[in-house]
Amino acid sequence: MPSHHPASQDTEHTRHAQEHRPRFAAEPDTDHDFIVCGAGASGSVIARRLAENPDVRVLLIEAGGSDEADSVLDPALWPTNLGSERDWGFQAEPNPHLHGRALSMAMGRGLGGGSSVNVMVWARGHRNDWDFFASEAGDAAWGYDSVLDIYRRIENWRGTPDPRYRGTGGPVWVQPAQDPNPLAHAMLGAARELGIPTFESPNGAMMEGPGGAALTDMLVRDGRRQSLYRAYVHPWSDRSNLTILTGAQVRRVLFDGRRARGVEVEKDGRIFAIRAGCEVILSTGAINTPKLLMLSGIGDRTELERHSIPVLQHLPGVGRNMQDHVSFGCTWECKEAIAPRNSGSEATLYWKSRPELDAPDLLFCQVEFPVPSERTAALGVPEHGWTMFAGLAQPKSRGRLRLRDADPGKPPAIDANMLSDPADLEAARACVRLCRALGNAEAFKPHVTREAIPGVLDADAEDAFIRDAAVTYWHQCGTAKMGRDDMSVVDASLAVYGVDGLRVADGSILPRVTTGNTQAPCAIIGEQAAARLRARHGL
Ligand SMILES: Cc1cc2nc3c(=O)[nH]c(=O)nc-3n(C[C@H](O)[C@H](O)[C@H](O)COP(=O)(O)OP(=O)(O)OC[C@H]3O[C@@H](n4cnc5c(N)ncnc54)[C@H](O)[C@@H]3O)c2cc1C
Repeated sequence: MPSHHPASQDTEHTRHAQEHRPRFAAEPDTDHDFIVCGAGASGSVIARRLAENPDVRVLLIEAGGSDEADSVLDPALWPTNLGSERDWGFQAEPNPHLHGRALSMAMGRGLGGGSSVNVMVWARGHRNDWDFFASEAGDAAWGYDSVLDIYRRIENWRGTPDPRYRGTGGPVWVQPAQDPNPLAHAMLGAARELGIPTFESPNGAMMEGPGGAALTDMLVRDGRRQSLYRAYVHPWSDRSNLTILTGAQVRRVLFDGRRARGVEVEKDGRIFAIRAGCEVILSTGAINTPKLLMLSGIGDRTELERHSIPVLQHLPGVGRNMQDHVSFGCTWECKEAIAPRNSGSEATLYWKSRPELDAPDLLFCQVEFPVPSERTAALGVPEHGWTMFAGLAQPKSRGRLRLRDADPGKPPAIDANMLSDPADLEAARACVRLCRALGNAEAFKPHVTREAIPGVLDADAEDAFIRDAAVTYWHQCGTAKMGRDDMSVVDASLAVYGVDGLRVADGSILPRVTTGNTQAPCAIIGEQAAARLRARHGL
């Protein structure tokens, strides 16, 4: 893929950023005002927004490494990061609802986090999602109208001007998929055949009503991935008040009484403490954040006592309410090889499993190559083909995350519990049927020879296929939810209940998974956290 990236500017920022690291590593206990843990989708936004004030000293700590790699920057290479050192490589527990299968749960590790390994789809969520979050939080600032303002402010939209929904002055370069593959256009044609409306963009009116189909909006700029780290932190990495520490794993939050005073970090085999003058922000993602909270004495009392961790604050919701989109890949054989373009996922569709619903509960992303599960691969994967990642946008099943033991180096036990709620199996049937109707529509006929997976199924075979095909959409969230009930972990300002100086700001705080891919909502979470921190500390 051709690159027109401003390489000299990049090299300059990288050089400055690297200059900070050795200096910092020699004095690991230097004070900072704010410590942001995790340089992923949300953490990148917070670090940049806080560091915009030159008087504020910000430390951004990331367990993984640099994002200077073709596998990150070339949009077509995203699948090569799965299972690499850029992936935490989590594995869920065997799930009886998926025929005992233990799903891989990739999560990004390194500058940019998920936004450096993901499929680059930019999806804002549905009006209903944000209005629900506002009612859970008891704060209208989380509602759709307020969030729409933030989206307009942070986007640098490169498609057809649409001032009602889109802004052009922000750091996040968003563009419609450029010169899309014919399969993406076929998907829009198939939608129209089935009476599903198509839109110029999925981020606007389409996500205020029953759904529709559109070409995907993407974080790709000049043929290169534009992660949220690249959008927010990279241009700021030469600032002397922002320190970026890579290869450093946060082990726990440190407290003086009930006030967070810093973090314990492991880097290059050394364990040391770093102090924060103002606050610590956990943005380590929906699996590592609840783990860190528990290791710091914040969580369900019984769980903590099971591992002999002194209880600082009993919060039974930590690690609960785990949600994720579950997907069932259906695959068609193509007449000839059609090379994927952009990230290989350029068309998206949202629709309802039942007409009486007031918002879409099904989510489809087209993938321009076959993506079977390890089970459905046995049904025969065509040499040239495409897959519809057909999934549940509003699953009812809830998972749970627990510590295996008190060792910060160990991954937690992830009971993702997909399809445990019978309503999800019902929705999954509608999802697979709609998916097959789309893929077998006239619009695809010029490109497709046959439906390869699953084909015609009776009711039992359909359920068996669903359980075999289910995989994660990689949208894990909800494990430290925002709200006001007993299971809530943070309030509307993302402050952790019962302690001072500690916030959670990442996908963990979502009360419910958004209707769509989750990185754009995580950028909003970062913006909201930064705004609250600035207001609280008068910055
Ligand atoms: C393969 C894949 C494809 C996806 N595709 C899309 C897509 O196309 N569109 C979309 O919108 N979403 C997509 N997602 C999901 C999206 O990327 C995530 O929802 C989003 O990145 C989550 O943001 P976050 O801030 O919660 O956490 P993350 O972005 O995961 O960031 C967490 C960061 O914290 C670091 N960290 C974790 N633990 C520690 C520790 N103890 N110490 C220091 N650092 C730590 C991690 O290394 C990581 O960099 C995809 C995800 C994956 C994995």
